[in-house]
Amino acid sequence: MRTRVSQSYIQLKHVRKNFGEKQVLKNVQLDISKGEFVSIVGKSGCGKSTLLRLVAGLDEPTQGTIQIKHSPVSGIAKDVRIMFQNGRLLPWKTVLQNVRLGLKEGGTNKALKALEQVQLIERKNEWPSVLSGGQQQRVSLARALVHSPLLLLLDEPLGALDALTRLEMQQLIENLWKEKQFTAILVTHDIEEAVTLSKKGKWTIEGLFYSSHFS
Ligand SMILES: Nc1ncnc2c1ncn2[C@@H]1O[C@H](COP(=O)(O)OP(=O)(O)OP(=O)(O)O)[C@@H](O)[C@H]1O
Repeated sequence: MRTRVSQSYIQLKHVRKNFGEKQVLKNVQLDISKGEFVSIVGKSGCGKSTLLRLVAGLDEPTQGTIQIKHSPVSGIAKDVRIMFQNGRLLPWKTVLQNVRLGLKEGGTNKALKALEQVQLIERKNEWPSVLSGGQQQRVSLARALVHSPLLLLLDEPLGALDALTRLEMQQLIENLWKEKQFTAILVTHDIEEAVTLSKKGKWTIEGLFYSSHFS
């Protein structure tokens, strides 16, 4: 008898997450293919960040399984990067030092290239505090992409930006996604943003349908 091998790159099966008595995620089922850009839309507090934390290995499900490339998630995977709403840059390090963080040999060249890709090379020696919110998020994006992650988790990364900067950032993320072909999971409150960024991935209705089951 032949067993059918799943083509899923990321697979969540019957995932439940409780915090004490509170059930935040119940029976989440999700299959994501390699290179897909999945957007998850949901009301505040429905468990979106919790879901990303579980996929990133920063927390464990109460029940159910999460697999990346057919291996159970255990601990923080090196080829997974997460980007948050506030860039979480280190204020005592320059832009370049922030991007270079955690890299070994050849790190500076890689970091400079990543800064070029987010069009911030000319700001490399400045402190994060003198950059605008959008620029800080671009540094944060460079810091994630410099590690060539196979999976990029985006936790409402554009939520604090003004509308025009947000559109620019969406375009940048989409371009880099096409160029580097990583898999992405975006958490957002903004349905338009989800549709914009996920239209070229396989997600549209299913994702919305799926996320609408969160709460
Ligand atoms: N470590 C924790 N301990 C206890 N409760 C938690 C913990 N982390 C999250 N929660 C609770 O789980 C629920 C979901 O939180 P989560 O941050 O995942 O929501 P969210 O959908 O990302 O919300 P938002 O869109 O507002 O960021 C909330 O009620 C939150 O208070």
